[in-house]
Amino acid sequence: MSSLRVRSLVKRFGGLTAVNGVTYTFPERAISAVIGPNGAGKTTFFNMITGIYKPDEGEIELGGRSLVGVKPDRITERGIARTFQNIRLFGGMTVLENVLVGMHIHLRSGVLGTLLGLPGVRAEEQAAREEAYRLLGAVGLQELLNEEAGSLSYGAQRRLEIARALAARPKVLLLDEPAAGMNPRETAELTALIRSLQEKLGISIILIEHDMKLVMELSEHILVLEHGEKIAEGTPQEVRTNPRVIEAYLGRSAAEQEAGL
Ligand SMILES: Nc1ncnc2c1ncn2[C@@H]1O[C@H](COP(=O)(O)OP(=O)(O)OP(=O)(O)O)[C@@H](O)[C@H]1O
Repeated sequence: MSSLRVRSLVKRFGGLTAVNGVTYTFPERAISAVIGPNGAGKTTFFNMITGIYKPDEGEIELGGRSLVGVKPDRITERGIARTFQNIRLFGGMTVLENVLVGMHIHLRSGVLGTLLGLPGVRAEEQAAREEAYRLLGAVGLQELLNEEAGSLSYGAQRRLEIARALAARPKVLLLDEPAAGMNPRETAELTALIRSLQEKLGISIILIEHDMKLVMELSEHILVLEHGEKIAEGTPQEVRTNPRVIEAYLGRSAAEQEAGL
């Protein structure tokens, strides 16, 4: 059991309640999305799950164990990895090295020993490299493993971020706006990649995304936030036809369009 559950989750910043009493269970081994207008509280929600912010109230559990008050690196060890809205790669390191860094929590000898190839860490280094090659193959970057990460195209950098997050061997992968800044071709490739990773690895993937086409194509379950509150949850079909979602998320003109006005 590795389902991720949040109950009555609250986060306040001064007088502003960014997340207000959200309860939700993310289905295991599925792709889910968290959507909502700008400022709805989506990133704050991810930041609580990954330990960057401590909730003011409520509970977060992975496989029945509480994550509240657990430090971000321990949360990664427990099985939750993420990517960020703004790309955070080591631009001067190679593609391969970036993935090896993501793997360090599983390496006894530490990433430095692995990168330096110190005696005694060779077997572990070899296994780590093989795993990194596999991950880079899975995201379509095997040809570029010795390139500097900073020299990759934007879409490739986003895929490298996903490979690096997967290097932590997560049960749950959180993707914060993975298609942001991508052109339609890159977005279509990303959609196929996320689906194939979920199928191959059997993990849970949760994404925050403003690209509704991607969300509706990929997600089995959607949680909708507005002003920090859950206003809807369900399948893409249920969410798409929910009048409150149409009005809140897509705006009045979209609601009118939907109603045929
Ligand atoms: N560290 C912080 N300090 C103060 N206010 C914050 C902080 N982080 C977020 N907020 C506020 O909390 C609210 C929710 O922000 P959040 O970034 O979680 O929304 P979001 O749904 O991810 O938005 P977007 O789609 O624009 O990324 C916003 O009003 C934001 O200004």
